[in-house]
Amino acid sequence: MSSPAAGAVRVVRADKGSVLVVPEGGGEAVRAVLDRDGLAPLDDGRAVPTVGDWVLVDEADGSPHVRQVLTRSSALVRDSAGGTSREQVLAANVDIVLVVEHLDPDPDLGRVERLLTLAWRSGARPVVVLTKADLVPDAEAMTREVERAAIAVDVHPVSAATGDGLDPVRALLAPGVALVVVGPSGAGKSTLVNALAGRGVMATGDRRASDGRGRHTTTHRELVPLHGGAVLIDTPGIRGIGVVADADALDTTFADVAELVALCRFADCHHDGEPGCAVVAALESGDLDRRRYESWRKLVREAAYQARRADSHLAAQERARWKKVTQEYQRGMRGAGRPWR
Ligand SMILES: Nc1nc2c(ncn2[C@@H]2O[C@H](COP(=O)(O)OP(=O)(O)OP(=O)(O)O)[C@@H](O)[C@H]2O)c(=O)[nH]1
Ligand SMILES: [Zn+2]
Repeated sequence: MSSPAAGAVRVVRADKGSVLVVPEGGGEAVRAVLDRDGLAPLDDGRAVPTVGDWVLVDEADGSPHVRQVLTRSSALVRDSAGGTSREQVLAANVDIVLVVEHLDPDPDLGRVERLLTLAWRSGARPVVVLTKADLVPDAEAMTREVERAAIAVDVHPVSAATGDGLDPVRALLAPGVALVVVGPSGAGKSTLVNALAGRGVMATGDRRASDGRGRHTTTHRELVPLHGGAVLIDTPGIRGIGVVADADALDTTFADVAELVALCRFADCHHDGEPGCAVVAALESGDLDRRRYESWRKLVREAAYQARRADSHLAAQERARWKKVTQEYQRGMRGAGRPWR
């Protein structure tokens, strides 16, 4: 995505208290500081600027300062496991989430569904890439199976070893497009990106094993230009991101199941033996496979749990806020009473 406003610069790296920004189309990176609280204005609140953000910077006091974060077109979030309800935004303004899964060993369809949900929730477009096609006898049949679990999503079998299948993936990397790559360790994410970029952008398993020093690109979040004008947003947090389920995103990932749910006789059907349950009927007829159903159930439970947890955090924050307001009010009353004492 190109800059949403004149003069906006893009965050290529986010650190505590400051960010590294570059102008659209490249140029020298400049470090810009944040307000003292580490935040900057975003829409009607304040936020931690993250990799991929477009920001306005001014130099009113001599050094570059982030004045505004521009409205995000998409945001990849991770639920913070800690004691706050604030979700951590790992990357902003991502156009494409490449969900990378290996064909050998067998692809894990549940994991693909999980990562698709994450992608749909972000607002970016998911694309599935199935790696190591050279290692299996029938990549086409396996691809069709994954396609059934990836409704409305393009699925590309590729081999970085032979170069087969890379062209349609390369075609996604139009100038200005920002992508992130997610998938399990060893799926071939780095190998894929390097094959697409035409150079060693990410250290692969092979290189890690040989130099033993680990991957240099994973120590911080950064936005890396690729061959052809696209940019890769690479952050260690994104590669192994935990799931962030969300009811709407689940309805998109599991559009087939959502359609069935809408047909159940009872609006609050638990698909648990109630009469007129379209989900159970589809399971019995074989229209819905058991694996996909279980995968959906699991993610729905996680989404409900996350929503409840976020609610309880919000409630706690609200109580704390009211306590403060009440204390201030009482202090104010004491102050107001003073002249008469
Ligand atoms: N045969 C074959 N091997 C591949 C292919 N893609 C990746 N590999 C190999 O799979 C191994 C893992 O690849 P990486 O690119 O390091 O995997 P990764 O997903 O980046 O792994 P992490 O960095 O641990 O997240 C390496 O030994 C690659 O050479 C492929 O298309 N075909
Ligand atoms: Zn039902």
